[in-house]
Amino acid sequence: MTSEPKLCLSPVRLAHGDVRLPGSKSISNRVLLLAALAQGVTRLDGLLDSDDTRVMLAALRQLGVVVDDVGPAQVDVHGVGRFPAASGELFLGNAGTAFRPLTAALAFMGGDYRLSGVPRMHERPIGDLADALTHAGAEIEYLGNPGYPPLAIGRGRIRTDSPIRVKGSVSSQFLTAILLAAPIHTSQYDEAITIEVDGELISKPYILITLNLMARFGVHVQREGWQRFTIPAGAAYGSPGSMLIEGDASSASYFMALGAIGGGPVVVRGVGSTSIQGDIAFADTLEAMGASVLRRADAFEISGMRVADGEKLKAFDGDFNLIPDAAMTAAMLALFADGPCTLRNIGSWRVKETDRIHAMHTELVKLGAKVESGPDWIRVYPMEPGQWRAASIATYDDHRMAMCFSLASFGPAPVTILDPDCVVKTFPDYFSVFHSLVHA
Ligand SMILES: O=C(O)C1=C[C@@H](OP(=O)(O)O)[C@@H](O)[C@H](O)C1
Ligand SMILES: C=C(OP(=O)(O)O)C(=O)O
Repeated sequence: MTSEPKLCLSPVRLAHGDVRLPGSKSISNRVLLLAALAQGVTRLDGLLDSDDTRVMLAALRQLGVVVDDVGPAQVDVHGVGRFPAASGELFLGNAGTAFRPLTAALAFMGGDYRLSGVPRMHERPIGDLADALTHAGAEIEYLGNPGYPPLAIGRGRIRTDSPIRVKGSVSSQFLTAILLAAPIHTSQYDEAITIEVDGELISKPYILITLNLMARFGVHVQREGWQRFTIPAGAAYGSPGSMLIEGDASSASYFMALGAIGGGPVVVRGVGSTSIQGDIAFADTLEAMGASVLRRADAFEISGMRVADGEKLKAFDGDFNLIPDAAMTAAMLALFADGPCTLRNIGSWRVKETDRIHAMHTELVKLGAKVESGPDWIRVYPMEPGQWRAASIATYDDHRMAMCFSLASFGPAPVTILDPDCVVKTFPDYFSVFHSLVHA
């Protein structure tokens, strides 16, 4: 019998060093799709190589897009406009940034497609996106539970006589998906497409990533606040020739946090003040907690407390809706704060790789922490040295659970991360980079 893989982390005191980040997941998967839909060849540099991008690449190749591997983190995507394959069965793992945009793109094209993922993907809602597309004329059938993948996509025809209305309260990826797909229609018919957001929109900075990247591929979306988005008639994607993909700002948050609790300085390269990723706002959280942050165009340098020597960060109580991924890192920092820390408006945690409010609550308690949580919030109390217990942390096949809990090694007790390889979703080398920065 083989035992479950695990990684034992001994207590550490210091963190310093310099890291180059892997490419942004959010940008990598968007530009792979944009380059596939564009006229011309696009060279992508700095592409993330992880589970989420591998399923996107495999799907695009299955759909008939030629993608040449040119070098490390470098590909040439031969744009096709419309996918050559009129049918296909696509497996999209647990990648929201592949599943949602491809659902919309294939619904706009029409064909005979089946999309599935890992069991957890089949528990992650997609009903608001499927409803929006179906009302607009697409043909989408649920193959399992209504409102959830797997899906079959048929030969509907999108109508543009009225706006496409989409709800954005469960995931911003539904709006992103329709935005990215709309030029499939506008490039072919002399019709504009208007998308209206029905009710609340969460995770707004991810929409700005979408609009920014669409513009780089030649499609300029007109928008009225967060309510109405219009893709002009005739709008079509064209290759920008080449594109350098920024480092991943959510992945940066773990190392920036290390600088804040292990003295620092920690320099993260590949993402900085000019980034288009909302998660760079995590630097503001660190500053509010008392860390010092140096911002350069494409790097952050963080120095902070030595929490293992008893220094403390300042507690916070804030709304983390704009940075739902980096928010998990902030929740871990609460263990080293001078008072309880509350993260509010994070209901989307419930429908991500796992129910992250439940998972964070359960596993923080194993460390010895006092935690409170509700439908869309969590409060974590700081720990005194005597409170820490040696713990085995379950990671729920959630890369961010594994990466976050590595920060617990700044407590005085050993921490074991179960199934550490789940980091492969966005950051296969996470633990070797982590080890290069921390010292006893
Ligand atoms: O569009 C994107 O690239 C993402 C949007 C966010 O999801 P929600 O909009 O579902 O919060 C984020 O959590 C996810 O990791 C990536
Ligand atoms: C929520 C996440 O992923 P996805 O893109 O699959 O939604 C995440 O990476 O934290």
